[in-house]
Amino acid sequence: MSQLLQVVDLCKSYRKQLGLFRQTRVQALDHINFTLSAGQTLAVVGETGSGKSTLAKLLVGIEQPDDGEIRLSGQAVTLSNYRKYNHVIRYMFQDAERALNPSQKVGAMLDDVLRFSTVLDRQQRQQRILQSLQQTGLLDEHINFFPHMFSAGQLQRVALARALILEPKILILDEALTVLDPTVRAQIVNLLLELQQQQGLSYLLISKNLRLVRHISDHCLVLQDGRVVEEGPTEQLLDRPQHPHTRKLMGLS
Ligand SMILES: Nc1ncnc2c1ncn2[C@@H]1O[C@H](COP(=O)(O)OP(=O)(O)OP(=O)(O)O)[C@@H](O)[C@H]1O
Repeated sequence: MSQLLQVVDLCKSYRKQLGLFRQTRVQALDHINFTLSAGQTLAVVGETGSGKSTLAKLLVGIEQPDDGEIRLSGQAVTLSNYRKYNHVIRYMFQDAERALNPSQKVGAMLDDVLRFSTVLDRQQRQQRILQSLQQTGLLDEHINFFPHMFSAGQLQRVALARALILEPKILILDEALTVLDPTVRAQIVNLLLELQQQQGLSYLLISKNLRLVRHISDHCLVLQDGRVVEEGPTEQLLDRPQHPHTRKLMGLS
């Protein structure tokens, strides 16, 4: 299976203010290594502050690593060539309602993404917008809807349409399904699995919900204080957790 994404010795630290005059550094990620193949789902689990969101931010280029490398299909991604790759990895927001502009219709919002990141003409953009709505189980007429006119589940589909409209190869789901009620979550999960089968999409799932992790991921990384303390095929890791921190996350100790 081809390695789509390779993360090599990735490090990131932040400066943290301690009172008025003192500072310290937090090592948010400490020499992280993993690979993700086409059509696979990698789950990243860990408690609050373990570095999960930092990893997502580095992968989508919101922030830059201090050290290490992100490689897409063997090519290192750097700040200078980031625009070339920003279609390949997309991010699905945690809270769709807050991430969408309440005064912008869905069609205009999707069009903005295409105008910013592609050279498609008006007609091609319109076609792509309708295609991404259909792909995510929405209707053509939703082009003219404002965010407040959607249910929570439909909003998540809009967020998914926005993430998929640039035809990425990897989608980062950062607690994206956490806010949904179980029925709606099941519908979105099924849609994600269908899209993965049809298009060979890869997912990086950041979640504290270990049932979800078990249901949709192939491989799992456990982070603690910015370090990978355990990794392996998801089923094996969750059935036979070796590290005390994994056992703690599972409520076993
Ligand atoms: N912009 C920042 N400035 C300073 N410290 C930061 C910044 N972003 C993250 N950190 C610190 O880096 C560490 C990792 O944070 P991160 O948000 O990646 O954790 P997380 O696992 O995603 O947590 P959560 O599950 O709460 O989202 C934490 O100690 C956090 O306080």
